[in-house]
Amino acid sequence: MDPAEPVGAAGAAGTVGTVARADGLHRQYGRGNRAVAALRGVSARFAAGTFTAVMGPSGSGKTTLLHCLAGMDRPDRGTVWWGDTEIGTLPERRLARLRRENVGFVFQGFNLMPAMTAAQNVELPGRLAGHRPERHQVREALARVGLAGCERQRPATLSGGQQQRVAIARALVARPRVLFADEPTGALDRATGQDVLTLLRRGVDHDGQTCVMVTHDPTAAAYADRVLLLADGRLVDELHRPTPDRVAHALTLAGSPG
Ligand SMILES: Nc1ncnc2c1ncn2[C@@H]1O[C@H](COP(=O)(O)OP(=O)(O)OP(=O)(O)O)[C@@H](O)[C@H]1O
Repeated sequence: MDPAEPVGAAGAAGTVGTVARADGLHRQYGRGNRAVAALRGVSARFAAGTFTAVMGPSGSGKTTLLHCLAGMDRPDRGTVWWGDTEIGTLPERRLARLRRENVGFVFQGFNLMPAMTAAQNVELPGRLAGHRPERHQVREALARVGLAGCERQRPATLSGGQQQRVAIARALVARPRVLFADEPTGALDRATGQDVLTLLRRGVDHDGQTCVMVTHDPTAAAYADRVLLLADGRLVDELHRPTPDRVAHALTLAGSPG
């Protein structure tokens, strides 16, 4: 398949409906007696239009898994598939192009450019890649996250929750197949965090968005359809239709939440 095309929902080996897939991922940082095994054989599938939370104690490999799945880091062993494309075989430039069209990423710290307006922040990744989104697409992306009319505001004039919404609009403007979010509510107060989670949930329910989110918070994880629980670089549990209590209990079994 031409890697410039958006990936389909049909994965390899008959995994219809699978948008992203990890098979036997290993990732080690450092060498010798300083080596840290961040991932030790993690496999997982992410179906189209589903919301997955990734949880586990501090250092269990959550961010490493997200980065490998998003094509921002390469595993030492194992494969990552976006639809029927195995991304490990792609040269960096083609991977960057495919990533731009298929993957959105939201960070805990928003990562907005302070000197730019909300609209300029939303269009920045596309502009840098030579695919500046149309003005109406930027307006629509901001409207989808409840920020219609805020196009010309700079981050410092927006609340933390509004800044994270701008970051989500930036991640979604290119209509990616998968939205990855690494502790998107970690810097927000509870009520504002719940607004952001509701927004992510709505994207899944109404737009068929696929969302994969790292979180430490059992209440946040309960917005997802399932929870993947990592411990020491391994997938140790999977909860479907999680509730905060069940998640908290599973976390206790996996080690202290971190
Ligand atoms: N760039 C790096 N260089 C060296 N070690 C790293 C690097 N990135 C991660 N690690 C190590 O790999 C392990 C897994 O890290 P990772 O950030 O994936 O865990 P995490 O579950 O997301 O942790 P946290 O909840 O604290 O963010 C940790 O021991 C971490 O110190």
